[in-house]
Amino acid sequence: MKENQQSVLVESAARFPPPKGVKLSYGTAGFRADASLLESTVFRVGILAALRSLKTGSVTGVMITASHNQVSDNGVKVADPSGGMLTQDWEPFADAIANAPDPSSLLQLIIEFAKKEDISFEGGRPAEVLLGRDTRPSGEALLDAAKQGISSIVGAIGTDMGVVTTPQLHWMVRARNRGMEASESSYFHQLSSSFRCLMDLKPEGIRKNVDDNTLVVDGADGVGGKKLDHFKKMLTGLCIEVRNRGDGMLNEGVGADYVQKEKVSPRGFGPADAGLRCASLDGDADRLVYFSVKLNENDKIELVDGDKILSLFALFIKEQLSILNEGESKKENDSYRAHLGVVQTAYANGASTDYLKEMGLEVVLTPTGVKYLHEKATEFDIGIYFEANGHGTILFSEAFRCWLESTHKTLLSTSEGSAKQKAASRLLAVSQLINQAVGDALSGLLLVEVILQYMGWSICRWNELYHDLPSRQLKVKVVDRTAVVTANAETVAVRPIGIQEAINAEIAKYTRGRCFIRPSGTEDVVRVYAEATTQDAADALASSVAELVDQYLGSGTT
Ligand SMILES: CC(=O)N[C@H]1[C@@H](OP(=O)(O)O)O[C@H](CO)[C@@H](O)[C@@H]1O
Ligand SMILES: [Mg+2]
Repeated sequence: MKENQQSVLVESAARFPPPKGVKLSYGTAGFRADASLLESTVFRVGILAALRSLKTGSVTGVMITASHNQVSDNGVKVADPSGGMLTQDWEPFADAIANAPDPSSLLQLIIEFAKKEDISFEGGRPAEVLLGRDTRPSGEALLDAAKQGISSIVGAIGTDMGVVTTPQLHWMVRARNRGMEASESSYFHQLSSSFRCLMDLKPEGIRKNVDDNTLVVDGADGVGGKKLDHFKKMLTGLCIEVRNRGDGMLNEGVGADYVQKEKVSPRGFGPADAGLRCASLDGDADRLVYFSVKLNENDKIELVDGDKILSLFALFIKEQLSILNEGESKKENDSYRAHLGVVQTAYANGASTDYLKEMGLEVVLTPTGVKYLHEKATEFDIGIYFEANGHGTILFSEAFRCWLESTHKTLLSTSEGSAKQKAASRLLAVSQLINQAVGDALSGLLLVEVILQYMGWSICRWNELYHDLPSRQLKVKVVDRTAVVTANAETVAVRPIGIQEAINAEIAKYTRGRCFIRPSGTEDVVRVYAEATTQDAADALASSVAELVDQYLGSGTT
């Protein structure tokens, strides 16, 4: 880095002193904190995104959001050139620069890192970063800090994409790096045209129910509700009513996180909605859950969570693949046995895992956190991943997509209108509709809707795919949550020594008992998850294991 480049960086950094006595870390979801603490961090993340762009010679992204957190919080995360999350190797550098005490130590860290990573500040393609933010009032000032961070790397360009959902920003980064137009209108165009294509490919003679076309969506009073309200006009064959579009308080008694954790209806939904098909987005629209309000039971709901969305997707994809492969099994070369796999975490309801395995699917568990699920899903030709909380998507490998495109072309010329040709068209349309970069509530919602219409299913029929085992989640506050060390996708606690044996002894007392503990990555607690055949049993198992955590890790209050 030349001297003049260094002084530009130091001068800009001096405008963003870090808050005293605060240590931030780039967790599962980037940096998150009270918005008043974040300006210097966001400025520095702008630098990091520009460096990542220089290193890869591609466009990167910065998204300013705190998802389902309260409105006074905010956060920032980086989108890698693929549109996915920032590569995990760079997280320690993100932590280091966020916590550098002054401009000169920040500069030092950057110089050393650039040397190690062989990043050149001269000659090559200038860094380019796409920026987006959600609807939080603190977003505008933070976006400005990120822009200044980007332009403190001489020559780097920051392009403001405005108020967007997190998945839109990731989609745009991916699109730009594939030479496609990266705008909101191209995103909406791709989603609506692939949705239309799937709607046109519905089998004839499906049972029609007048209510089937209406979906009521809780927009969490955030960016997703706003976008969907605009986007719904481009969708034919589906009637969407959006509530909580941004007039009320973001994430207060609304949104996918609230609905999934509390299992109650969000603000603005009531007994009059009983029986309707409803969905809820989170604050930045990367999570989606469905629900229906129970008749005469106040705000109680039937929750249709991420596990059930995954099961519906898996069922549909598997069906299309078997249509495509019918009669092809003995032939060589012209048939491609797509490797379909599903990825869950230990929080997936045991009944969903059983259901998927009974379907003959390969089910893999990873640790909690979308980056782990996403990475695993890329190992399949078609990898479907979901967290129970509703974050997930379907990934198609490049090789499979190429095969699908050429097979589709051949089928169009040899047997247009055949079942096989339609199955190939449907799979191609799904790969266009469903976000390939990250979980996306808007694209996920459209795929759910089209599959329900394809199957001729109501939300109740969908919910009957399997019955969730009763479960309970508890949080235990302990002195040091990092004293819990887990293995086997967090299903076994290897530290503190002896605790797993004690947990096993508790589990053995219950029919179909399952229980695990892990330190949260986003809160200062140890989480306990328990499942059993009755709610009382799941509750009892969870609380006895919470007591064990307290005993082994000390001084906790739940
Ligand atoms: C049990 C649970 O829902 N955990 C959530 C939560 O992580 P924890 O590490 O459990 O705090 O936040 C993550 C980020 O949003 C999300 O990926 C994850 O699923
Ligand atoms: Mg979110």
